Amino acid sequence: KGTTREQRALKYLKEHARQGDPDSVLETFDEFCRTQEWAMNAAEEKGDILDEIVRELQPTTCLELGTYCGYSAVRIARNLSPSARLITIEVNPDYAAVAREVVKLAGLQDKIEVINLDSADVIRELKTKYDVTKLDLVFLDHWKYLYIRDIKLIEEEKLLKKGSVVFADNVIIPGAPGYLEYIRGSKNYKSTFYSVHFEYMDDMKDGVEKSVYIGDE
Ligand SMILES: O=C(NCCCCCn1ccnc1)c1cc(-c2ccc(F)cc2)cc(O)c1O
Ligand SMILES: [Mg+2]
Repeated sequence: KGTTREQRALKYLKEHARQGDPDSVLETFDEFCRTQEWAMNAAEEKGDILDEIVRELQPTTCLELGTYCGYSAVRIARNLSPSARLITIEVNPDYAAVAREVVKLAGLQDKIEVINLDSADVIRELKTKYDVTKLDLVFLDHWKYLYIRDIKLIEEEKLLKKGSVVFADNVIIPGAPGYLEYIRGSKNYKSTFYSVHFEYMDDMKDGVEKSVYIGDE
């Protein structure tokens, strides 16, 4: 075939979604994943919870770890206020390239910055190189064993403030046991578990964890 699943998804979006319309891009991506090929997007149910968090929190600075094709980046950014922005990190160059195209198709390139680097390296430079003071929202959706490494690094860099929200995908499938134990055992967070369907699979259950930072600034 010569093309990757992600490239086929992008082609479908370019052919079927309305340029500059984030809602159309998301709806079309969900349709592609339900009718053509499955993909590891946060999808409708997890996306609805993400929408709720963004609408209530009205974050100014958001960080996403694990862009993939940009589905959740578009989902977050479409609800951000004019001056707010999302930094999303994707270590895989092929995913990052597709994500940049999806972000452009949605017309959100002024709100979303896709960085094709290792998450730890970027987290260490957020204050100095990326002009970040505090993170209002963090979405964890990259390699599951990295959630705990990176949340500890984010704390070490003092990037969270009272009320910051850390939202983690896949805490059941594939699972992030070390992260769950850490975040639920920490006095600095108030965590809530949501039982949700695994993306595009109505007969499989996954879980997402919303943790509000209440620790010292
Ligand atoms: O591994 C996932 N995501 C990370 C992808 C690579 C991130 C690379 N990166 C980015 C930044 N730093 C590193 C993931 C997997 C699945 C899944 C579950 C069951 C199954 F049978 C197949 C797949 C479902 C998801 O929702 C996921 O998010
Ligand atoms: Mg995921």
